[in-house]
Amino acid sequence: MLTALDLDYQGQGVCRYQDKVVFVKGMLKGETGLVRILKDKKSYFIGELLNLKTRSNQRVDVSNPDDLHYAPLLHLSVPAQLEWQQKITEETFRKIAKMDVSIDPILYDKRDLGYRNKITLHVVKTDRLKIGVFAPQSHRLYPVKQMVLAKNVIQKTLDKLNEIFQIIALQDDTLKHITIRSHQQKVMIIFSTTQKTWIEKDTILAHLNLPFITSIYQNILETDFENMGKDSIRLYGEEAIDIHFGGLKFPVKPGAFFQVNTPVALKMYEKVKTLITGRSVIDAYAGMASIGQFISSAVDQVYAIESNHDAVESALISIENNQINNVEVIENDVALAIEQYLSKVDTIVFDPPRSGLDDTTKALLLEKPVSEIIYVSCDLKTLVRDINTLKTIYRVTSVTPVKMFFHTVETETIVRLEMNK
Ligand SMILES: C[S@@+](CC[C@H](N)C(=O)[O-])C[C@H]1O[C@@H](n2cnc3c(N)ncnc32)[C@H](O)[C@@H]1O
Repeated sequence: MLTALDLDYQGQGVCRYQDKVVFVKGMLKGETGLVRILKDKKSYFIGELLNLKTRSNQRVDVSNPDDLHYAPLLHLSVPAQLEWQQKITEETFRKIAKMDVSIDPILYDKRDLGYRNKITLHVVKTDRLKIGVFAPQSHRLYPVKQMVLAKNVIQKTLDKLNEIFQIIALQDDTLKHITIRSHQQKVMIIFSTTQKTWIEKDTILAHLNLPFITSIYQNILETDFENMGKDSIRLYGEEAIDIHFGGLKFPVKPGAFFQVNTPVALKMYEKVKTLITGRSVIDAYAGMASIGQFISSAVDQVYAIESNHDAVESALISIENNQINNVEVIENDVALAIEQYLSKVDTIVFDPPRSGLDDTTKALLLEKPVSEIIYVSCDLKTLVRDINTLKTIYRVTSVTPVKMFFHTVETETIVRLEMNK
């Protein structure tokens, strides 16, 4: 019988047994339960909860335990999820960056379910086609019939796809992933396939007769590791799905990044806008230059750097449609393009993927410092790793956690750094 002393950054209960830590999925802080040791690693055990003896008052009942495969904190109450993120943000700064920074109150939206405007599911061919999510670090597919985090139109599309896949016999395993995006009552579906020739295409299309599907694409994968390749072929409907956001309009193409939870993203952008003190800004990892466009009315000039071609095309169209004339878009890798703009700006907004900032960019920020950096991060570990490198020249002036994805362990954080005088 073990007791969970804490909840770690992956949402696992942290127990102790024989002087080693035991990580137990599904166990909450303060709970006692019967645990079986599954793996004995060098410095820790991995355990499996067999039977819960005492239950935390932060635990909530999960009506469909399968939902925990993609929403691993569904069993933790919403207020406790906010507290947990606030606490691991503070701990990560203190333990890894050795910084005692005060953490601002977390930004969030009241809607904790039905908030995602985009989901990607994986496809596995067995006797019938199955759509679902993979278990972490594995290729075991958990079929998903219901996605409680997604918008209602996405759920309706998923119901239809599951229905179609019950009746279509599969010829091969060309189809690998399905991405569904939505805005209000419109839906775009993107089928990612390993090659252009895809036998089931016409049959699937013929069955997808829902009035709210406005656009269907086939995307061609280049490697086994990606969910979306560079090239997409339009099979049906409109070229993009128009997303209205913060008084602006963005035509979102299949491969372009766009914020998945727009009410929270809006709060995040507003925070970024209030933090910026400079007049000239680089929006690095810009996507559709959405941050750049959002802040454009408060600054003189924005240079938006983005490497994804779909995103750059959408950015250019939206800047024109939104009648913004002080945002320049640069289609390039941040590491290659940023140096040229450094001397022109006071502020850089970084919003990188999980991998964080690359070494070249960090070296440049140390060699040619800017007055201010606003770092929007979707991974606490790489954020703090980067701050550790930058802290010789920059000091952290504010840290704001953002609850972008309720019921998951993903953490979004906004940090403002200022060059030491
Ligand atoms: C987390 S998204 C942020 C997008 C945008 N700031 C927003 O709020 O919608 C990261 C973006 O960085 C882009 N990206 C990834 N690696 C890049 C690189 N090395 N250089 C430039 N852009 C990159 C991705 O295509 C994606 O659009």
